[in-house]
Amino acid sequence: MFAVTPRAALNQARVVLGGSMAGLQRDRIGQRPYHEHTGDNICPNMVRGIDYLRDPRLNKGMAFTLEERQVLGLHGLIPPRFKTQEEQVDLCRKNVERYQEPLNKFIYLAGLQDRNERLFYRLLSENVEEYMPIVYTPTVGLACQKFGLIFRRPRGLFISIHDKGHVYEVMRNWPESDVRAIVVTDGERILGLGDLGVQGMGIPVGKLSLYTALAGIKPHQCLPIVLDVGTNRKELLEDEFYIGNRHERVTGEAYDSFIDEFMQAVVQRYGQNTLIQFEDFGNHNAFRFLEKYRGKYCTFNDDIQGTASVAVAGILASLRITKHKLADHKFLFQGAGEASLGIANLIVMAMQEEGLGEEEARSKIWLVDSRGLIVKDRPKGGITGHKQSFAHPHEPMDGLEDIVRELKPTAVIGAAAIGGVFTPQLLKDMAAINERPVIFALSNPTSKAECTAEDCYKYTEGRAVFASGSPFSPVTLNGQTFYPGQGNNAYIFPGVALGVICTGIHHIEDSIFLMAAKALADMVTEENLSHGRLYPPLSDIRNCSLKIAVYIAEHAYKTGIASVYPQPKNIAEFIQAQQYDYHYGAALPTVYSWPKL
Ligand SMILES: NC(=O)C1=CN([C@@H]2O[C@H](COP(=O)(O)OP(=O)(O)OC[C@H]3O[C@@H](n4cnc5c(N)ncnc54)[C@H](OP(=O)(O)O)[C@@H]3O)[C@@H](O)[C@H]2O)C=CC1
Ligand SMILES: CC(=O)C(=O)O
Ligand SMILES: [Mg+2]
Repeated sequence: MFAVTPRAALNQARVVLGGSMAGLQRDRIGQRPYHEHTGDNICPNMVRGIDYLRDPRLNKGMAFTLEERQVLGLHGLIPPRFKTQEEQVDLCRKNVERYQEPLNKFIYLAGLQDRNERLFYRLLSENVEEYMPIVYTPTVGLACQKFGLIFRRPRGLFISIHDKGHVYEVMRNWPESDVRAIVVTDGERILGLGDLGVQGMGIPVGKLSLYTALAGIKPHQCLPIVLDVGTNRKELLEDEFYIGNRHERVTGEAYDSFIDEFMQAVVQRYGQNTLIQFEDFGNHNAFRFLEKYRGKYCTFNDDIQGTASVAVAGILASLRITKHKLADHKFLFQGAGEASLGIANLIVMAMQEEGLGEEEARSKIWLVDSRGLIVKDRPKGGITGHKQSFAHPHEPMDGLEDIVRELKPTAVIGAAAIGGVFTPQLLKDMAAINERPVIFALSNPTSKAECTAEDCYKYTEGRAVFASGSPFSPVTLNGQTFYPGQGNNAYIFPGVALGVICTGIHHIEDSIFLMAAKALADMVTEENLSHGRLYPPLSDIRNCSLKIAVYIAEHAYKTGIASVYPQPKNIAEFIQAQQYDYHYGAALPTVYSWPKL
């Protein structure tokens, strides 16, 4: 079996590869060859032997066949056993299970991503429910907090404020030439954990892993970026393991012009259609950047718009349980920041589509911020920007429990990162006011959730219609089991990004997020609802992303906002043809060095 001579291997390779360098293409500017499936820029005479094991995009570990081992010069570099990808996935699962601590599981999976990309994505994509909580919320929050300690191999670009004037040159160092999507943060509001500075990098990395795992956007087309402008967190500045700039945040004109330069550098390097997802910026920057850039770049803010979409999807689905119309609701938000205002404004848009006037729609929405209930002429002030249009005439009030008793909302939505603020009393009151109270605890990570799923069902006698930003396990109460849905923008941003990238939409309007919300709500089955789920199960989230992308693409061609032409005959097939395939079979390394004779 092992008597394959180099000459025989060469001949076999010719048969395997159809006698040509199958799979090789030229990149956009016709310069460097790249692999048609993996998208890697590869110079054939430079990739050899051990490189196939060292490059996570090419590596298949023990799944390299005998022929491949012979032809690629790998023979003897891996143990003699041959494994299937399925066997490898199984081994990975067993390895993850060996770790008790979620952070150690995170480190293992990050190592796998660095070692064998297709295996990582197969494991994640086919086991979303199990592994999303590790690469994403809640564990990614912990990973960001410990980032300096666990940092092993860089992933993505770290652009410092001190690179100002040279941002394009830094971007040129990124080795991929076909980037279509960037997730960028400046680390100021990482989940509900506040300012983590450069350590916020874990978020763009995690979000982009979901681009691939949940929507099939190819890994080489995704670029995570952190903009390091410093941190105002004293403990980090004093932390021996902190790996960012050791100074306070640069603000004002210097900061703004740095962000401007970054946006321009993206377009210069990767073109106008590059999707730029803003993630976990501080509130004071998030809204103004969205307004500033949305008409000029292909961009959206996930915390404002993606969150709005997933929450509205949950609300639309909940109407089938509560038997309400949207206009029957009175919403109370705990928080009046990016998430809450994004959701509130999209609810207004949805109500307007139902025929309500804008003022009437706004009158059904109340918000609470750090200074209490937002009311007209509030003595404590602080009612700026988007909050103003939700400031209704009322006595000023503090204390969420009292506000609930006073306003008698049909739905409470938490997004202020104050863990446990939906107290047992508040939950009981909501259940006393409503037959089916709608209760969304959207803050992340789990420690910041406004209430646990268990408390929510317990104190509402199982009548609550519940969703949470981070996952909770099923809850059994009086013999009935509830499966809480995860109201997280992960149901939205991968699908939106896929639709936008495939059709070349230049600017992403709010209506796209309402469309995504409706598409998602439509996918919730009666069976899902009967289990208490407001979203399809996570095991089905890849289908959700595809469906959202198809809706968006259809809309883009109908309204003329697509720029990829000719219009495909079958949009779903057109999108699917562009998706990543993590099976080895689809990406047999066809670029090799000839064995020495
Ligand atoms: N499930 C999901 O998909 C998502 C969840 N989130 C989560 O939502 C939370 C908030 O995010 P985001 O909106 O972007 O953050 P912001 O910083 O933009 O907003 C936070 C809001 O909370 C308010 N707040 C702070 N303290 C209190 C308090 N004691 N009582 C009432 N309100 C208070 C702030 O008030 P003030 O305006 O006065 O400062 C502000 O309005 C985070 O935990 C985040 O992880 C965010 C995006 C998506
Ligand atoms: C989910 C998310 O985007 C956040 O919590 O910030
Ligand atoms: Mg976020």
